[in-house]
Amino acid sequence: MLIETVDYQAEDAAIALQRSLRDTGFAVLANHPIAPDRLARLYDRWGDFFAGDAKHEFTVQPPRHDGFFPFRSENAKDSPIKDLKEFFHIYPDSPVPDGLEDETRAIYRELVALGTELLSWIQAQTPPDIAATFTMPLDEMMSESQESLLRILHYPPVVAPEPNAIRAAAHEDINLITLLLSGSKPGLQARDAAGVWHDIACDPGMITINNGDMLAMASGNYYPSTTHRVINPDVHANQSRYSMPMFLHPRSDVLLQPGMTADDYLQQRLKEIGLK
Ligand SMILES: O=C(O)CCC(=O)C(=O)O
Ligand SMILES: [Fe+2]
Repeated sequence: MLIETVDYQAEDAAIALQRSLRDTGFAVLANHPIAPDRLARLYDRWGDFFAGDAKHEFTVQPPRHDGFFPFRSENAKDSPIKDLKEFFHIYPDSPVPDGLEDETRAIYRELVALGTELLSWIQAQTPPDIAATFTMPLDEMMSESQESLLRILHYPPVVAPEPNAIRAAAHEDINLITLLLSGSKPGLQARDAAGVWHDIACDPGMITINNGDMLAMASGNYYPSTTHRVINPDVHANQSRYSMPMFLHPRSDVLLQPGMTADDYLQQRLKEIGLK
């Protein structure tokens, strides 16, 4: 599985990105506009938030899907076992804890802009016969969307290992593409077509990009949604891990395929992962 590292500033960046996403479902973006020291600061400050008690005031209130999701809220589709993680969900209209708001919302906006640009690159590099089946250009699917989701994840040290419970069980993302700001520790793996797991490099200067199910559906599987997971730490490195995926979602009324809006699809998938 050749997951390419794409230099965001290079002449051939769009070509390399599209090739890697088509062949593996994943790519790694280097030399991008989000500075690693900003990310380290954000992880530190969100780390303090997860360590304190104020998080409980933000506990998710269904039918909303934002705020704080306590430890063991979510399971991968078809898995009865909850993941070993707690997390915070942010949409444009979501509350954000004091002191974290400005920088977190800035990252949200920058990642949506970067992700929309990457979708325009993917669109431009998609062979015309495939692109002709899209209901609209991929970057236009994002226009006016309020549905993209920034997730701040904390995986605590694993205290009492149980069989089969891991930090994040094997799953595919629901959305168009995900921009995953590098985790604070390793553990992310992607599965190739032969079923073999590959470590994804953990480098604070990189953003992992992966296709989600909505892009797979919109492209008739030309862009596969690749299964990934987060494994438990080694006993000698049993520390908290933080990561920050930005899930790019189209506007709710966008047709992924004739007869299937992004919202229909999302509602069906949320039920499957225990969040609805
Ligand atoms: O924590 C990570 O590195 C990956 C998280 C992930 O795959 C997800 O939340 O969908
Ligand atoms: Fe994921």
